This record gives sequence, structure tokens and C-alpha cells, in this order.
Amino acid sequence: MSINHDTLHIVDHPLVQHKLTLMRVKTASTSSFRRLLHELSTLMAYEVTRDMPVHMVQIETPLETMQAPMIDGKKLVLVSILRAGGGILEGVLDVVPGARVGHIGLYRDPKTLQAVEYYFKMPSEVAERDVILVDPMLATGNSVVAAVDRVKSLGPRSIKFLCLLAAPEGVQLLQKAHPDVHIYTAALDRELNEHGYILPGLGDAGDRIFGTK
Ligand SMILES: O=P(O)(O)OC[C@H]1O[C@H](OP(=O)(O)OP(=O)(O)O)[C@H](O)[C@@H]1O
Ligand SMILES: O=c1cc[nH]c(=O)[nH]1
Ligand SMILES: [Mg+2]
Repeated sequence: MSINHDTLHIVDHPLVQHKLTLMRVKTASTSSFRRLLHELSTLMAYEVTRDMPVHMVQIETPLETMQAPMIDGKKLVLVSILRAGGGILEGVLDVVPGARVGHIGLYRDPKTLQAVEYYFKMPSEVAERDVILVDPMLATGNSVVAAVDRVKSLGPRSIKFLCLLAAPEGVQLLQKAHPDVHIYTAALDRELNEHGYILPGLGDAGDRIFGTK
């Protein structure tokens, strides 16, 4: 199966690419890794929200009355896949502070690489809202497919997935399971290794964000 590039958006802005390179370097400290992830997420938020609906409101400038566009941030639901999704969530919330937030706790079983759910908490109104799922890594795709399965059962209007790094295997799995979900990533890396880690990748995102291991 090949990749559908119509629903895969690689954010190739030089600032995004520069910061991603700094994050990949193995000697990057926990604090700089976390800061870069935050900055990168803010930049990528521009792309993933590009087609957000706006409505016109009447305002008074110092000189006259005009109709001007506004978004309704509350219509957006950000869903963070714990743990590592939290790093992206904070950056996106900086630019869409009114968004509602849900969390899904998932970890990969190291042997089977299947996603195991341990937490699920969503805002009360997800039906007919636009959802952006966030997690830095799309490796086998098992975690994001499990997350989309859960969120879809709540009837949102749309779901997008925002990550930092994607492997071809994970993109294909997500596109096969949920062809309607657009994927936004800073890079499409080469492949997975035998432990399901992305190559060349950046290592274990959760461990690098939180300084565990
Ligand atoms: O596409 P997949 O093969 O499912 O892998 C990607 C998942 O692996 C990582 O989480 P991990 O399981 O390490 O949990 P953590 O965020 O708690 O470290 C990452 O943050 C994704 O959620
Ligand atoms: O390379 C990988 C794959 C899964 N999860 C990570 O944090 N990194
Ligand atoms: Mg991890």
C-alpha cells in the first residue's frame, strides 16, 4: 500500500525544520527539547488550523464601524495522547486558548507494540466539533488509530492528527483505518526499527520530554 499525499501535510517551513533538527540531536537537554517542542507546536498550529471557520462580527475601530473575522475557539477540541502529547498541546493552546481539551492515556506494549488505554476524559460536547489529536510520534500507528477509534465514537465533525515525526508504516496504517483523517507532520522519516522506533527519528519522545529513563 502506498501513501496518500492528499491527506498527508508535511510542514516544511524553515523554522519548523530548523527546530526539528535541534530536537533530533541526541545531546539536546531535556529543557531545550521541551522548549523546542513547545515552539514547534505553536508554529505547526498555524498550518493545522488554516481552514478553521471564521464568522464576521461588527466592531468599532477608533475611526469607524467594520465587519471583521473571528474564530470561535470553543468549537475546537484538542485531544492529547498522554504522555508525550502534552508537549504539543501546550504550544497549540498558546495560539487557540479557548479550545476545549480532552486526554487519552495510551502506552505501547513493548512486546506487541499494541496501544493499551489507561485513561479517557473528553469535554462534554464533542459531537459536531472539530477535533485535533496531538502526539509527537506516529510510529506503527497503533496508538493514533486507537485514539481515533475512541474519539470517532463521540461523533465529531472532523478529526485531524498533528505530530512531529511520522514513519511510512504508521501513515499507511492510519490512512487505511481512517482515510478521512488528515495528518500534519514536520517530517516523514525512513522506517521503523525492529522495536518500533522511528529511524532516523529522535528517540523516545516521552522520555526526552520528561527526562525519564
Ligand atoms: O505509533 P505507535 O507505534 O503507537 O507509537 C507512537 C506512540 O509511542 C509513544 O508513546 P509511548 O507509548 O512511548 O507512551 P508515552 O507517551 O507515555 O511515553 C508516542 O508518544 C506515541 O503515543
Ligand atoms: O521512535 C519512536 C516511536 C514511538 N515512540 C517514540 O517516542 N519514539
Ligand atoms: Mg514513550
